[in-house]
Amino acid sequence: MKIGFGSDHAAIELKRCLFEHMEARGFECVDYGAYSLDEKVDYPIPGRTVAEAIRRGDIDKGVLVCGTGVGISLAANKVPGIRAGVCSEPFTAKMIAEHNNCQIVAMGARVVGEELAKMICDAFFDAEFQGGRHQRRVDLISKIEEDYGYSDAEIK
Ligand SMILES: O=C[C@H](O)[C@H](O)[C@H](O)COP(=O)(O)O
Repeated sequence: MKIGFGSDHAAIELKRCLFEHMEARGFECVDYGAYSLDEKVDYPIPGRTVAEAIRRGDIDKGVLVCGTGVGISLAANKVPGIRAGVCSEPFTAKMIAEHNNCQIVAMGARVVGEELAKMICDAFFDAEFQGGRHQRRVDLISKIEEDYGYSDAEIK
């Protein structure tokens, strides 16, 4: 399992913490930025970058963090085939993997502390999609992209 990490300026430290945590757990981890506390990075940029890396198959899953987790997940969810869910506790993190087949867990560095964020990460990456009735619902999400004609759009 290869995991990509992305953040804006508000969440660089949380990204680093989660990167180190998952690396220590034995996952292959890739940091897609932001890298410096001195630069402001607009959250759609890392959100899109990590989502497109998943769409291309460069990585399997992603962790995205910004101030709230919302902006960066909104950007990731615009990439066809990508499902990102914002979590502030482990139960939702487990469910977005088991029920929604999300490839990305998003969190807010201004919402959750480091220890809780690590628990959220663990809950997400320790869970597996359950398929069955959930597959039908995920397929209906994909159908929205198909009906609007962008499900097979090339990465620009
Ligand atoms: O959803 C957006 C995120 O929470 C951003 O991290 C936030 O809007 C950044 O705010 P600021 O530019 O005030 O650091």
